[in-house]
Amino acid sequence: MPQISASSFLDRTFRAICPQDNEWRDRARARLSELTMPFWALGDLMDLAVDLAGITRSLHPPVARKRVVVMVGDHGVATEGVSQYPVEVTGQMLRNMVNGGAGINALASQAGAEITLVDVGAKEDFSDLVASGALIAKKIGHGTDNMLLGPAMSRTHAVMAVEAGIEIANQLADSTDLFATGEIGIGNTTPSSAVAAVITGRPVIELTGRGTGLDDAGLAHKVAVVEAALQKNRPDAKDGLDILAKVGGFELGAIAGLILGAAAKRKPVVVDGLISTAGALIAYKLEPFVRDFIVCGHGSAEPGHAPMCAFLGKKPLLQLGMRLGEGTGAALAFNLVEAAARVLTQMATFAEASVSTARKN
Ligand SMILES: O=C(O)c1ccc[n+]([C@@H]2O[C@H](COP(=O)([O-])O)[C@@H](O)[C@H]2O)c1
Ligand SMILES: Cc1cc2nc[nH]c2cc1C
Repeated sequence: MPQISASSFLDRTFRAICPQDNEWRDRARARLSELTMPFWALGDLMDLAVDLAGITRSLHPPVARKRVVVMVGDHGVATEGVSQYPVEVTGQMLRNMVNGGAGINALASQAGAEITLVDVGAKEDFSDLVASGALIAKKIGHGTDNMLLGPAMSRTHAVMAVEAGIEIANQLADSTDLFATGEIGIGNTTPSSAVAAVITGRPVIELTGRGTGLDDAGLAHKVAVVEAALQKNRPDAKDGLDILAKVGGFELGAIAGLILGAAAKRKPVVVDGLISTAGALIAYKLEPFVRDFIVCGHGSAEPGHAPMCAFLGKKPLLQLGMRLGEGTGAALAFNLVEAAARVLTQMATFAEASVSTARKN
């Protein structure tokens, strides 16, 4: 049962999310079993094809129009020295993305995907980027508060962050078949580990990594900060909005909202690395059926990511040791999602191609 929320917009979105369609899954499985190859010989791609059919209720799942949505936010806890980089890098990297020079620009263009940039809570103001149409303004605050001293944000702001993500999904759904989540926010691996610890119930030390490149002492300090923030705020593990408000971030909430909004429109959404998956865990807490619409694009090198994917029951499609964020792993995985759809739509069956089937023993 989805939890009671503080917003009728959220409740309406939760109610619109229903599981994958089993009839379409069965139809896809039947066709895939007849395709000209030894049984299920394209492995995980075939399971992905079944998911796409169940999500889109089609044996021709539309996936051509691909989009990475990059949510931008800053974090009060960054003042505790939990990142290897200064907070200014959030804005500097956003401008780099606008100019086409970031990792996501390279990988999204290779995948033939659009990029949408959304400011949900960066410290800086970007009125020039908003005026030029390069950035969508959904700013909820100028960075969160320091979760070591109290909640990162109010519950009202947590609701607004999730709503912002849903609004973006709604706005883009007509021009998008396949979504991906991305983010930028210096310090955001710290709240992501905190969210992961509350939701998976695993120890902070197992879920906390070096982020942008902390050394051993930096990592030990970061673990202590996450543990202290959890002690201070004591988030309710049953309440996704409480977790988001107390130890989350604006972009984590907006990512959760984007995933929920995509699921409500029956669109698959490829989730990127550690931070995006923390957003996915929040979305799952708010409405568990959302899981059916999530594809885990790649496994992040951050140690907390694998337990989070396992909690969601998802196997990442790619393992490339990536830890950039921005949606880069998800954009790469777009190629595999398109490949899975093509297996379903372009391969012939044994009967269609007059190929002999396997011998019966
Ligand atoms: O996607 C990941 O798994 C990932 C892992 C480590 C770092 N990042 C990116 O690096 C930034 C956060 O790292 P940090 O060390 O500042 O917490 C943020 O902008 C993320 O996009 C992303
Ligand atoms: C340079 C840089 C680029 C990034 N992209 C996403 N997170 C990032 C963090 C840093 C530090």
